[in-house]
Amino acid sequence: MPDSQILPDIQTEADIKRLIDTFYDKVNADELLGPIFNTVAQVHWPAHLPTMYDFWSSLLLGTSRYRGRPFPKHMALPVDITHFERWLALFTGTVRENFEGPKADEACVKAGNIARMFEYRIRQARNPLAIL
Ligand code: HEM
Repeated sequence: MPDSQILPDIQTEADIKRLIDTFYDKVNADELLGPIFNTVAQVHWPAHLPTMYDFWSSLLLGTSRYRGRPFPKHMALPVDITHFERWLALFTGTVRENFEGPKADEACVKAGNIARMFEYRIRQARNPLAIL
């Protein structure tokens, strides 16, 4: 029998919040990423989660609420391509399990582009001659 479950697209602030809360629940439970957030960076979740709602609301709903510069906050983290691949797998998995439609696709594309850009910039900063 075909799977006839129809998922909503990402359309409202409540959708963004559900996406982000579900995603960071997975991050917290993840043996690779959980310690980076909780032990290395000691993230203060009550402040971090609203920042991430603003970030994704800006990217997907065009609200312009996020005014920060995220990349520098990642520069000093002990992460490499394995962490970014896991981050992206958890993020796209969360999107696909809960939403479908053009905004859900856009979320996955934007997350992938940013994750690849962060990973590349961190790698280059550590070893600028690596491309030679
Ligand atoms: C290896 C993967 C990643 C790890 C371990 C990671 C970890 C972190 C940590 C620990 C912070 C908190 C920094 C702080 O408040 O001092 C943070 C902030 C943030 N991250 Fe990531 N991150 C990852 C990938 C990404 C990606 C791919 C994106 C975007 C698609 C992203 C977007 C952000 C944003 C917007 C902030 C908030 C920056 C601010 O405070 O303005 N992160 N991340």
